[in-house]
Amino acid sequence: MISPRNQAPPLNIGAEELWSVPAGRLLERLETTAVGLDAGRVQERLKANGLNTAAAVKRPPLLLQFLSRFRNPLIIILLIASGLSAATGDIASFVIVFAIVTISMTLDFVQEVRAQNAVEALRRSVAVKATVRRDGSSQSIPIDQLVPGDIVELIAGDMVPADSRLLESRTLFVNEALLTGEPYPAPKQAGDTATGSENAVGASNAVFAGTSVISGTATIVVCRTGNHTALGHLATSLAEKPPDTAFTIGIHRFGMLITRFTVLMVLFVLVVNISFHRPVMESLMFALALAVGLTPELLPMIVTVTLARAAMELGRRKVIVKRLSAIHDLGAMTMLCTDKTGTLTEATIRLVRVIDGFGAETTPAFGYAYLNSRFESGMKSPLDEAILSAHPFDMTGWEKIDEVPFDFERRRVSVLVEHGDQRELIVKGAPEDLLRLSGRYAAADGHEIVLDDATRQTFAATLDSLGAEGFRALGIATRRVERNHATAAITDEADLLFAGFAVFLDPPKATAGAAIQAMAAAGIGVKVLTGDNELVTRHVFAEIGIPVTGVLTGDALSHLSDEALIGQLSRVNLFCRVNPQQKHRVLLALKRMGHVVGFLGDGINDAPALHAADVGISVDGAADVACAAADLILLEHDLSVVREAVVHGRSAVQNVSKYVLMGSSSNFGNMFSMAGAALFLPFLPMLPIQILLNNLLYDVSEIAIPFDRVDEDSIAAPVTWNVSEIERFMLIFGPVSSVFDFLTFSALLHLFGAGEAVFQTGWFIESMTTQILVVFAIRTRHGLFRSRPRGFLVGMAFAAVAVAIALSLLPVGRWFGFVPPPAMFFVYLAAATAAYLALVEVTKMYFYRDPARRTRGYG
Ligand SMILES: Nc1ncnc2c1ncn2[C@@H]1O[C@H](COP(=O)(O)OP(=O)(O)OP(=O)(O)O)[C@@H](O)[C@H]1O
Ligand SMILES: [Mg+2]
Repeated sequence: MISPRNQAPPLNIGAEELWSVPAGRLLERLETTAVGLDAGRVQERLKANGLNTAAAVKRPPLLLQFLSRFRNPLIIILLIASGLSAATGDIASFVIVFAIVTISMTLDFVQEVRAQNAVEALRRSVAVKATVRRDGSSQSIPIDQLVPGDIVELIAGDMVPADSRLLESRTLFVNEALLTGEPYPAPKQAGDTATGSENAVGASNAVFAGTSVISGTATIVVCRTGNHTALGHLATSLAEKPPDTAFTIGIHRFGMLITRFTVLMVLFVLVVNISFHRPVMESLMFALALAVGLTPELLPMIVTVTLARAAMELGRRKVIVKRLSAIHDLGAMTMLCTDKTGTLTEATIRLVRVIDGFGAETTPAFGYAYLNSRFESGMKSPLDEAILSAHPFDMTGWEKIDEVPFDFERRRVSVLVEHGDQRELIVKGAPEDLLRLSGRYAAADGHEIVLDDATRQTFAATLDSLGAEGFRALGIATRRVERNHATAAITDEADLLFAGFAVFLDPPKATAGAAIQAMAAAGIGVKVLTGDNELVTRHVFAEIGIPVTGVLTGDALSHLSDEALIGQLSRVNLFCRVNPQQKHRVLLALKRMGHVVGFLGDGINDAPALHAADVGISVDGAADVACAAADLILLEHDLSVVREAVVHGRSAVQNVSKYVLMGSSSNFGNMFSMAGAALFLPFLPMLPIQILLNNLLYDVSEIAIPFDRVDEDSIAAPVTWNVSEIERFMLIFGPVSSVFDFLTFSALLHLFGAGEAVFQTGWFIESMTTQILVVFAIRTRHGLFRSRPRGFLVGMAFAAVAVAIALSLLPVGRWFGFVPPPAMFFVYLAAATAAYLALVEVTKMYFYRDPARRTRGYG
């Protein structure tokens, strides 16, 4: 016999070992080197250590997922009860009950798993990737494929993929807010001894999964992956569950509503039957079948399939959905916050010229800007790219000594450089700040002149006129330092020598104005939150034809209390020079006002707001932190795509609401009449198996609901879930359905003189027909014939009705206790169905008489 090759044990590095052991020893322990692992070793470790994901997000195996459906207490009791009746000889009914239960579960399960798989495949296409050294080269792979021993390169904007030790680092700052709650960037540095390691993630020579790189670069060796990371521990201990959204809460409340009614009805039926001395077993089965009939068991499937379908369609429109339920939030979204670059502008930033404070072109300032952009180690901003691609610049002789990395509070970056025997600090950043920090300026002939108030004002005027013409600008300044000045610090950014302005053009997007107007027409307000200055942004607004209704700058914002901010929010649609925390704050304030808020952004500075938003939207190619925080990824940076996504979100919610309204009205009414009929009939109004069969066919007819068309006007405004509205619907349309049931009772008893079996068959047919066909009335708020359903829905509904009638007429029907009713019954059936639908139509007109109701959703 060949025994399987012994699987290597998982490679585990202790949490302490990670930072306390010298780096060389750690590499030995991990059996790796600076050039990385080879493919064979990676495979071995993937097998032993598993994927690099937190356990909570892993799905259990398919079979378990399937079996877990049977955990439903109703189903268990039903199966036990039918098992008992089998023991007393009624094997046929056990087989049928079992078959019906299994078929409907399988149907449901297959639909749902297929939908989930399709969505998962899309989601993987935007998985966050890491640059890893393997087999002697650098490759980009999804971070769940990382194993201990992998050597990974990090740059600003990257997510740290796993708990790792730093091998090399340059001016590295990371955001550890997720683990420590500390919002300010923490410095990190490669080294054998760690400082600040008193708390688990404090070690200065290690970085941890769930944190992100704010600035600088690093090379790391992965030590602990998946569950073993500090984040993994956190995730499992919090039993990670996505936060409840308005929609999930609504669904839950609907479930509770139905459960309450179900319990009441089952108890009622049991009490009545037992007090009439009917057989206990039969009464129990009857009550249970009723309960099964009432349960909206397809709801999870309908929800998943509508969402998945929307996600697939959005995928074709180049929008990738990472969190499925975000689609509902999109449907309910009332406010969208967005950044400027790429949304309002083309994001094809070009350096047009470099000028001095008086507006004359100057060359030295370009050289400084170029050096600063080249030496800067953070994530290159589009402004840097524009500078670097403007002209070539000869860098020979220039050397970088140190850097003060860019951050969104200071809005500038400094590099300390050396050329020959001179050292200088080159600062580049928000121009108004650089002017403020400068004490002198370089004249055209190279002389240094003191920046007096008058000149300062001239320079500021030059800057303003740039902004008014729509040019973006960065200020450039320098400062000569001593030769022994070895490190750069923020405090060095003072008393600067002003060199000039780098002037950029980022043309406004031609389609942006129309896109914002379309959003407004769809009931969604748009606010722009940018780190850029007011004049430039105002110019962009003017170009795209959108009025600025009010402006708040970051400075002004920092002086407002939360209440004062909320007071201003409805007026202000432009926020300028705001930092990441302020973007976050505005977002929270909007949420507090009751808005469902979306946030669209692509920068490191957008990540906090993306996290907090109801719908976080980012774009392909954005900083990893932004992508990781987002629920939706746009493959094309365009506002009009968001508008389309909103339409899909609203349609999805409306389709789910069709199912819910069906279940809570007609189906509910039928079960209700059944319970009532049990009161005065000498026999059961329908056999338990017949009720289950009824339920199965009804479910099948509803499979098409996620694919149905929705009325234009029902998705014209944000759609929110409203349980009290559903309750009202239930209390009006349920009885309407019962009226016809009782009509059918008396027709069957008196007109057709039906005995037990014929009565049950007749009623089965009538309730199936009305309950299924009413979907055409309930699916729209308009007249039945004014709104065209999708062919699939029509097909499924009529097929289900046909099967129900055929089953009761064909010989197989006898297994279910059916006996063909007289031919005249079908004439009655046609008339009653038509009358029922007509009555529902009239009731609908009454129900939706308030026009506001017609466009607002419940669902
Ligand atoms: N590479 C850089 N070097 C120096 N300063 C920079 C750099 N990138 C950005 N800044 C400064 O920081 C400010 C804010 O950055 P940025 O414009 O990216 O913010 P934002 O909120 O993402 O803007 P947007 O809404 O346009 O996306 C810029 O206006 C500029 O003054
Ligand atoms: Mg940005």
